[in-house]
Amino acid sequence: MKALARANNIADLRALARRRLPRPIFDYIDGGADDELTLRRNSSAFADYELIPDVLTDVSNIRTETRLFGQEVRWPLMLSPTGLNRMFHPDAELAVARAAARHGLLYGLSTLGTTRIEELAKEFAGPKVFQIYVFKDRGLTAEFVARCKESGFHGLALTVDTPVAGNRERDRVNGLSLPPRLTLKSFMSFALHPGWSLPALTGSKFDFANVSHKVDALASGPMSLFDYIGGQFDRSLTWRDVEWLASEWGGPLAIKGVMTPEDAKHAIASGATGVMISNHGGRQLDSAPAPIDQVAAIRDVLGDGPDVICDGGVRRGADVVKALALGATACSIGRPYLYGLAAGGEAGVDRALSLLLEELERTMILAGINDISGIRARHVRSRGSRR
Ligand SMILES: Cc1cc2nc3c(=O)[nH]c(=O)nc-3n(C[C@H](O)[C@H](O)[C@H](O)COP(=O)(O)O)c2cc1C
Ligand SMILES: CCCCC(=O)C(=O)O
Repeated sequence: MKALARANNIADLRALARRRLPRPIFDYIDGGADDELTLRRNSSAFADYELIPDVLTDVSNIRTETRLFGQEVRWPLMLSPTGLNRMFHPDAELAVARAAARHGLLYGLSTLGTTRIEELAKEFAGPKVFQIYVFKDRGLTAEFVARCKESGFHGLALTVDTPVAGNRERDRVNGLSLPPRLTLKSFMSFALHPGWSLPALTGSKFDFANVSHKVDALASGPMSLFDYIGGQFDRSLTWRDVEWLASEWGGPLAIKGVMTPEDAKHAIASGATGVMISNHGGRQLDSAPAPIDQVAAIRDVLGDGPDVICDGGVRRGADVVKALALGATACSIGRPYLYGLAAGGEAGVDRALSLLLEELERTMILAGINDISGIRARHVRSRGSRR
């Protein structure tokens, strides 16, 4: 697609997604909680760090491989789990995973994805983790663990920042429901985007493929995400459950949504092998700090071993170099690849990933860093501490 080739950055892909999707769907991807303070801060916080380059270091060969969730990956960038991908493009999670495979990246499948664990594993041989939301029906969690083992998933990520859905006011205003339905209000928006609306409203069946055999809350008709989460998610979750999950699974496990050094220590003490520093892309607790600002303190208490993944606000390859210089093992992205998916399916995801990885490589070359493992704290400086 010509338009994809003309997209020069993630912001361009966002603009394409905005044009292609009906407003309620675009807003669901793009929006955050309450006043969207955290949503904006997640990205703007990166601008508070400067990159300090070395020169004359022979940057003719750049090594970007690293290990994540115990797996070899080509780049220190993973794809965060996101739900409901079929709502954005009929090729859904498989389109995303195929593009991730082409770039040698680690892929995260969500509990609320629209593709089954087994189907994803059949199509995607690369490194993959399954993200767990714990439902009140605890049998589902044990079942996820068994299915992931059987399907050869390499890791799990337990999301802990979503005891209730955040207050996404754009979704309330738009009357977003699952599945999306035609209402008087949404009619114009759907009618103006037939390329999206016809397949989505008539064609592919939409459901939470990994849970609907046990929880069929949507069977009686469309409902809001707020009501679904409120009715189904288990708010009584504690660190004891992390211990249980770690021993039941026995493999790499990250706690997603950790924001403080204390909780990061707790995660490792409870059996996790890593943390995803995340505020859910600004979609849950508004006013939570930006993940990038928590990286150094969390790495400091955890030492060298555990995976520390900086999740949220990454929109440029340079952001990844900053996070690694502060101590992260890798960064993770959600919206950047979803904008690509909405803009052009697998080719759109591919474009998003290519742009970010080219930027990352170019940044390394310009900063005189020829190996990911050679990124040091001295390569980054907080603007507040400029000497
Ligand atoms: C549309 C959308 C759906 C998401 N669904 C999930 C989900 O099902 N499970 C989860 O743990 N996080 C989910 N997230 C959060 C992402 O995993 C990730 O933390 C966030 O997108 C990172 O911020 P970024 O979008 O700025 O990269 C979702 C995010 C978006 C934008
Ligand atoms: C409220 C959580 C449901 C899916 C999700 O994780 C998201 O939309 O961010």
